[in-house]
Amino acid sequence: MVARTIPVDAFDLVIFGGTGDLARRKILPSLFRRMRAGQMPATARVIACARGKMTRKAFQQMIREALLEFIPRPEDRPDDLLAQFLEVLDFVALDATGEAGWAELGEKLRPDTVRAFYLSVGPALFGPIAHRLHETGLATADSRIVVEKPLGHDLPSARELNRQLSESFSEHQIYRIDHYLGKETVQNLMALRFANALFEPLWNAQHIDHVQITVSEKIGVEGRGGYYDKSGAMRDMVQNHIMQLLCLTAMEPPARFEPDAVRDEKLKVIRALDPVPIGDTVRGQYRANGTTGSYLDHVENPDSRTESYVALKVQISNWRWAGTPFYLRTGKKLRARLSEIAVMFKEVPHSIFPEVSQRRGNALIIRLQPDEGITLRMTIKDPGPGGMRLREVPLDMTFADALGDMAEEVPDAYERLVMDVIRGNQTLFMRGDEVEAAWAWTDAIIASWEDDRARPEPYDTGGSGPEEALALMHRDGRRWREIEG
Ligand SMILES: NC(=O)C1=CN([C@@H]2O[C@H](COP(=O)(O)OP(=O)(O)OC[C@H]3O[C@@H](n4cnc5c(N)ncnc54)[C@H](OP(=O)(O)O)[C@@H]3O)[C@@H](O)[C@H]2O)C=CC1
Ligand SMILES: O=C1O[C@H](COP(=O)(O)O)[C@@H](O)[C@H](O)[C@H]1O
Repeated sequence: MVARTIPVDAFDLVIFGGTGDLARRKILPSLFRRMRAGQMPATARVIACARGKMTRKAFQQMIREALLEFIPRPEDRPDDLLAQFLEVLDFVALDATGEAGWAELGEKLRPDTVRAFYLSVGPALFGPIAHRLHETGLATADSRIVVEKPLGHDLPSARELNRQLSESFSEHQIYRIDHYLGKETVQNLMALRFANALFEPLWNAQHIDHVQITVSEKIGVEGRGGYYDKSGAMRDMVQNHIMQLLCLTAMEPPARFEPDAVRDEKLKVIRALDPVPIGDTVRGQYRANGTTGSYLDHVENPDSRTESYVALKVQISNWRWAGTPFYLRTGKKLRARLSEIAVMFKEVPHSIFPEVSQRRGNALIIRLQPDEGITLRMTIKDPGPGGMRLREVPLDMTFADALGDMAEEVPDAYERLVMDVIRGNQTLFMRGDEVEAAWAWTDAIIASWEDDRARPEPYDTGGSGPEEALALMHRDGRRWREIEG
């Protein structure tokens, strides 16, 4: 990847839970890549905290192994750079809820240096750590605190978390990560909409028949059954990631590309979402087939009714979108890993080619992963002298092809997000009121299921989800796009 990045000044990044999975798999490899891109200075310091006692050297060795595992190609991690990166790492044995380690951490932090505290620990520790950072004076007025999902389990718990954080930090210091906002193509959605004059005049209910947002996963819940069974697809994916995709697709153009301008517009979308009637929701749970186990094999409760798939028909009550439904779906153990936003345009108002009965309108497909790119489905004349026959063709642009060398490696979402924390740019982070509004809408849907006590519909692993989800579209005379790998 050609580095077109602005280096940041020295900073102290403290990672509470710095020996955990998130830190080893995502945060630290992302920092390494930023150093490789010339963005992270060798004067930066990363201090990991966890209860388990280890020396700085042992921690450096742990992260060395993590980098070898998660950045597998040796050419991507030259030895000299690896050594330089390990030098910025430090470790403090600290108990977030006890006394051990806090004084030592304080001694390691430098005055007049940007401080960021990344809470890569369970959510029960968010409030206590924030309080402690404030009480000990380790958090200065321009320090940042970073938290990540789960940001509550429902509206009351999200409110309580916001209350706890706001006791010790101002909103401008709180960085709530939704890693989907750090994905290149998700940011590209804003570029596509707001840097091209082409789409905006058509981006409304007058021209758009409906929008499909799909986040399909091939993996199941596997080792995460304990967490996932209390969550389900609605809390795990829809309340946060899919909500963000919906907001970026549906929001009004913000006046500026600035944190509150963007977040105000996203919030307006969430507040304009209609409650979803239970008949416009579908829940599914994957079942075993010959070779793979079922959802129930991975969770404790043999009678679990938690959904591993959800599909919704969503209406947005505002001038732009009234009458244009957004169909959302996400699920595990489906045919392929595919995330995309499909904007399906209406057909031409009058066809001068009446012999063609199966014509569909144009479609703009924004592929988020894999093979990031954009496709515009157009109708053209079939080549040759055989008369005026029409066919659909894709105007296809994968970013890898269009950008050549610059797209060699799509940066991981955490690379962008961690650096934005250091830069103090909150545009790609969720504001507290946004999270609460998303929970308020999600809670009502979950409550309607709980009243109904319906079992999720079983679906086959490796397929495209439950039959009922197909029916959700069919009854409106529409159909889902194929989930293709
Ligand atoms: N893993 C992932 O991909 C993702 C994780 N998350 C969230 O990030 C958070 C961390 O997840 P993950 O890394 O997977 O969890 P892990 O269980 O792998 O790691 C937890 C870390 O927290 C430390 N820790 C636990 N209790 C304390 C304490 N009292 N004081 C100081 N350190 C403590 C642990 O070390 P020790 O036991 O030695 O103290 C360990 O370093 C969770 O909230 C999770 O939901 C969010 C998105 C993705
Ligand atoms: O937050 C989560 O996201 C992942 C999917 O993320 P992606 O970047 O691989 O698309 C999902 O598997 C997980 O259940 C969820 O907690």
